[in-house]
Amino acid sequence: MGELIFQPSPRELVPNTNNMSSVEYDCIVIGAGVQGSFTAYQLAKRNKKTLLLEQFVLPHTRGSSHGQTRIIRKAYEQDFYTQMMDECYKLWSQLEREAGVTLYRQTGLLVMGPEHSDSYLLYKNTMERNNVPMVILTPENFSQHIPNVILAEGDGALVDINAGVLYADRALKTVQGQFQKLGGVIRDKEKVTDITPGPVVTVSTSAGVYRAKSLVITAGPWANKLLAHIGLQLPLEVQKINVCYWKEKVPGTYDVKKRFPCFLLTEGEESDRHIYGLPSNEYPGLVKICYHIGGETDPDHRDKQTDRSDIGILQRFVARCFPGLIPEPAVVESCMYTLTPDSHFVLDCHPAYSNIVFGAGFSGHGFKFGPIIGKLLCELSLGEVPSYDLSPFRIRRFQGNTKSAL
Ligand SMILES: Cc1cc2nc3c(=O)[nH]c(=O)nc-3n(C[C@H](O)[C@H](O)[C@H](O)COP(=O)(O)OP(=O)(O)OC[C@H]3O[C@@H](n4cnc5c(N)ncnc54)[C@H](O)[C@@H]3O)c2cc1C
Ligand SMILES: O=C(O)[C@@H]1CCCC=N1
Repeated sequence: MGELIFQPSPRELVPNTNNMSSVEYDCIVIGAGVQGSFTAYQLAKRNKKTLLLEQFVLPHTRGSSHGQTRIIRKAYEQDFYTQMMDECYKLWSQLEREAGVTLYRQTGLLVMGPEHSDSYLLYKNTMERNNVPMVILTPENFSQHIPNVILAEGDGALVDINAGVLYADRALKTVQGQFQKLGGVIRDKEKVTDITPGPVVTVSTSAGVYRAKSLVITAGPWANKLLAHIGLQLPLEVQKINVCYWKEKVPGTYDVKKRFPCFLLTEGEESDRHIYGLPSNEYPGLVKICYHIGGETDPDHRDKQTDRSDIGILQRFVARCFPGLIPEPAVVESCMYTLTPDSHFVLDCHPAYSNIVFGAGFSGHGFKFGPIIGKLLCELSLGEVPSYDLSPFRIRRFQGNTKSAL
C-alpha cells in the first residue's frame, strides 16, 4: 500500500439534517475515555465551546480507561516518552490541585530484566541520560529493599523512584467534572453513526446531529470503526487483556500503604517476560499482576474472546517470584488494548481534512500520558504547532500498511 488517498463520495457531502442542533461548536470530541476527556478539558480551558460524545452511559467498563489503577512512570526505553512525562507529572498535579483530589500515589516502579539485555539497558540508559531519579539494586541488597520478591538469576533491578499509581476511575471522573465546570457539554449514551467532513464538520449520533469547526476522534478500540467514516484505516489490533488479581497469603505483604512498588519486566525473547504489576490497593489483599499480550477481539464482542493462555504463564511467574501470593488468580476482569505495530501512539490530522484530528493506538501504556495527549490533540485541532515533536506518532510511518478506503 502506498500514499494515503482520500476521495470523498457524494453521499458524504449531504449530511442528514434530522434533529440538527442549532448550536455550532468549536470542537466535537468523540469518545470519553482518558484521551478524549483530557482533550475536551484542554479545549474548554482554552475557552472553546466543546461537545464530548460517548456511546455508553458514563462511567462504563467497556473500553480501555476503566478500573481503579494505572502505573505512572518515567522509566521508558525511548527518550521521547521519558521527556513528555516531565510536563505530564506537572499537569497531573495541577489537576489534583484544581479539583482538590488525590490522583497519584508514589510507590516507585521496580524494573527487572536480564542485566545485559538490550531492553534492560535501554531503560537504564534512558533514565540516566534524562536524570530520572533512580536506585540500582544489586542481587545482594535486593531483598533488603524489596522483600517477598525473588529476583531471577542474571536479572538486573532498578527503581524509578517517582513512579507510582494513578487512580484511574477517579481521574476520569475528575477531568470530566472539570470540563463541565468550564462549560463543556458531555452527551453520553450517544453513539456516533456518521461523520461528514468539510470546513464545518457534521457528526450524526443515535440521538441527533451536531456541527463543529473541528473534530477530534479518540475512540480507543473503536478507532478504525470511526475512521472508516472518513476514509481511513490504521494498522491497529485490538486485544482483550485479562486483568488478574492474586491473593496475599499474609494480608498487607504487597500493600500500596507499605509503598510496595509497581513493577515491570523488560522485554526479551521469552514469553514470560511481558508481565507487570501493581501493589494491592483496590481490592484489599489482592495484587494486580497482568500479562501484556491478549487475544485479538472486536470491541463490540469483547466477551466472546475467552483466551486464557496467559494465566498459566502468570501462575508460573507468581509461584517463582512472588512467594507471598497464592498462584491462582482470585479475580479476573477485562480491559482492551489498541496496538500499533511499533507500540507508539497515533497523534495526527486527517491527510485531507486538517480540521479532523485523531488520537489512537495507545498500545496499553497511554493512561499516564492523558494530560499531555489532551494538550497535543487540542493544539492539533486548533491548527497550532504542537508542543512536542510528533514525528514518532504520525501516520506517515505506516505508509505501506495504512489502508485508505472510499
Ligand atoms: C489492563 C490494562 C492495563 C493498563 N495499564 C496501564 C498503565 O499501567 N499505565 C498506563 O499509562 N496505561 C495503561 N493502560 C493503557 C491505558 O489505559 C489506555 O491507553 C487508555 O485508557 C486509552 O484510552 P482511550 O481514551 O484511547 O480509549 P477508551 O478508554 O477506550 O476510550 C474510548 C471511548 O470512545 C468511546 N466510543 C467509541 N466509539 C464511539 C462512538 N461511535 N460514539 C461515541 N463514543 C464512542 C468508547 O465507548 C470509549 O469510552 C492499560 C490498559 C489496560 C487495558
Ligand atoms: O504503561 C504502563 O506503565 C503499564 C506497564 C507496562 C505494560 C503496560 N502498561
